[in-house]
Amino acid sequence: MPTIVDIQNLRKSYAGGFEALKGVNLEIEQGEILALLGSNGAGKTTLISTICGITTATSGKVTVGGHDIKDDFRAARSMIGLVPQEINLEPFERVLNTVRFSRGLFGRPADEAVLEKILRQLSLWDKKDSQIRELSGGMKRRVLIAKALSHDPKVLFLDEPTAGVDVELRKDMWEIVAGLKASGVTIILTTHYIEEAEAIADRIGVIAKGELLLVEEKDALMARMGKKQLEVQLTEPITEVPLTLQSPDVELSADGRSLIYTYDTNAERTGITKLLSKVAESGLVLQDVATRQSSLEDIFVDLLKEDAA
Ligand SMILES: Nc1ncnc2c1ncn2[C@@H]1O[C@H](COP(=O)(O)OP(=O)(O)OP(=O)(O)O)[C@@H](O)[C@H]1O
Repeated sequence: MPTIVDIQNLRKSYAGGFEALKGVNLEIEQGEILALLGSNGAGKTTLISTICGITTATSGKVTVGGHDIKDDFRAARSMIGLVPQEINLEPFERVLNTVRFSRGLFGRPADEAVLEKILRQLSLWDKKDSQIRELSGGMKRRVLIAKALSHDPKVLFLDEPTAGVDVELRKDMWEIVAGLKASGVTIILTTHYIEEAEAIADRIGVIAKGELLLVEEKDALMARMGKKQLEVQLTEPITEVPLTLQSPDVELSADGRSLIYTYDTNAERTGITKLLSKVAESGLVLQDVATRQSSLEDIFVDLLKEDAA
């Protein structure tokens, strides 16, 4: 897929010298859903704000659809829709008017058919005459998305779209995002929620302290860094791992009742058969076995640990 947003060596220092972005390089592909994962203060909002022209970069270069965000700001910005983290809507305004007004701000000609299409896509059409204050929190978030889509952008940035939202609404939002992708919009979302990235992203970028630690296809990332563990539960506790079983991959649980074997999911041989026959040879009696796979959360925590080391 061609690149739609190209970010090269982007740096941002705030007044006072704090460096919030330390040379970020990122190519966002047309049509993908990219999740930027990072803790509080990692630099996610700064990155989005800089691309959208709300914050000025200290150095580096960003193009959107080939338009430089500095030299060709209007053209670049017209390709972008931004859904901010905070709900900043006029409480007494009506839904349709709010979205119509946003379209006008971008200098786009009035087009009621476009507005209707957007509101229907977000299941807001029956609320078009409601005042914003009459809407639930989830609906207000949808209005923010409708506003961001009002000028027909090709790239949509969603800054923490489900922060503080309950599980059901979060799943609604995931469906909306999938629908937007299907309609051809490229989506970049920031999130603290690992399960959100796991659920909807094509690629995942991890940001920590102003640096992009990695960007990778979600499936490849999980396969590359994912480990599997086999827990061999014993009928009788033991105090140490028998000599024939000793290896860096085998650990004894704290209660001495299980051997935990960590293996690579991608390896040609997992080593499980060998391990189980050694367990039997050692005279240990097996009660049960269980496997578990590391989640994106484990991968994320490991990455941040590596970065801090
Ligand atoms: N206007 C500003 N002036 C000075 N420092 C700022 C400003 N805006 C953000 N920062 C600092 O830059 C760093 C990155 O902030 P940013 O809001 O980009 O993080 P974030 O990853 O979006 O965090 P969160 O998940 O909490 O929204 C933080 O340390 C923050 O305090």
